[in-house]
Amino acid sequence: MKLAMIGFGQAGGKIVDKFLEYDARTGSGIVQSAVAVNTAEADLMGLENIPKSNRVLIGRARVKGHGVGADNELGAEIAEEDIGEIQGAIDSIPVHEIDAFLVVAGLGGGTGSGGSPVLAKHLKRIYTEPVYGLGILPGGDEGGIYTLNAARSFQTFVREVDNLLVFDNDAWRKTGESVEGGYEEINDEIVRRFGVLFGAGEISADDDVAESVVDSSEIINTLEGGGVSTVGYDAEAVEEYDSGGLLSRFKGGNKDDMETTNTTNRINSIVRKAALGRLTLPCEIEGTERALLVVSGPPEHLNRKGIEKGRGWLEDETGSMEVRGGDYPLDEPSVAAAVLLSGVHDVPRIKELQQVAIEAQENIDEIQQESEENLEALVEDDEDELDPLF
Ligand SMILES: Nc1nc2c(ncn2[C@@H]2O[C@H](COP(=O)(O)OP(=O)(O)OP(=O)(O)O)[C@@H](O)[C@H]2O)c(=O)[nH]1
Repeated sequence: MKLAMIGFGQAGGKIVDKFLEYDARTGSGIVQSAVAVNTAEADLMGLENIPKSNRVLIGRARVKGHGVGADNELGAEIAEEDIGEIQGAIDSIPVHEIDAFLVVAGLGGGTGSGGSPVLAKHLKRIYTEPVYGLGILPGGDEGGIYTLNAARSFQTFVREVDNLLVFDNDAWRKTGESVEGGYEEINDEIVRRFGVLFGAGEISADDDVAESVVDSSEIINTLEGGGVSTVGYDAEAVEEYDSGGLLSRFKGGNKDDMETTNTTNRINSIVRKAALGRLTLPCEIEGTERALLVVSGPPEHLNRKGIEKGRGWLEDETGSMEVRGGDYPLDEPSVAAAVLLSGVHDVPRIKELQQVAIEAQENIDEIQQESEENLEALVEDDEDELDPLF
């Protein structure tokens, strides 16, 4: 499906930048337009792929291009004050060509955490297209203010968007490594998982030999109804057949039973590993309201039977009667399954965040001081000239 992606804050901008790189590499065509919004000038300048004309610096009068130092109330205020500047960049998006908006933000900081719910609300008021959020939860070692920001922003963001897709940095940090150390890998993982999902909706029925194509309306229907979503993924390397070799045998319709059984079993086991392995937001999959299964890979390694079996298994495991599925032919030497679980309820990390928020509320003075110190350090140098670009 075609998305207008808006990266809010540093993490949001970097992830949207990576989606553009993924699009260029795989030809998936999911990013129709990309915009970055930030209060920190340096973060905007560090982006590589988002066009300069689509990078919006907000809050100039308040923080002079230095960021909001994890103060998400300030982030929200600035977003409200400068919504006109953000809209100026959104005006350049050909909205009739997109299927949905995707607002991407780290929920632990100040700018994206405070600003993304404000932007989502604004977009929903103006446009009829669905507005989805992709929210990144902070690592547990990042400090109280990050957790508190995430807890507050999460509640507001999930209310303002049509569906909140979540990635939890804390679940993806390697043992002994701080989250920062692993951002490159983490961002690759984010883009791979969501890229396969959204990319599936871009294949048209006459493209290649997709047996049961996922179209964008199936993604939209899975996300409809709101709530929180998580994505599972697993892949297995397979041999690609060249056109003069085995593939020609298959194309002749002589695919033997043995091969069909292997293909079906492989898909079935990849689907199980995807759903039961590490999710972007770990949770109990039982009780999921809706799900979508996308199986990608070389066409000769995909079959309807495998996908149907995987879908049936997902129905049993989740208890959901609304499990959609399809294939996504890709010219890659692996078969992969991406499982979108939409409307999940039993999420330990969210319960933990809510608890931490309650406790943090009790220590609010200390946390506010931490935030004020951060901000002071950032605006100390406020005599600097802003880059003429902004
Ligand atoms: N996955 C991922 N998370 C990131 C990345 N950069 C920052 N984060 C997370 O995002 C949160 C901080 O948000 P940022 O986006 O850096 O902050 P911001 O929205 O720019 O706000 P301020 O810096 O406070 O103005 C933290 O919880 C980080 O763990 C990244 O490249 N990838």
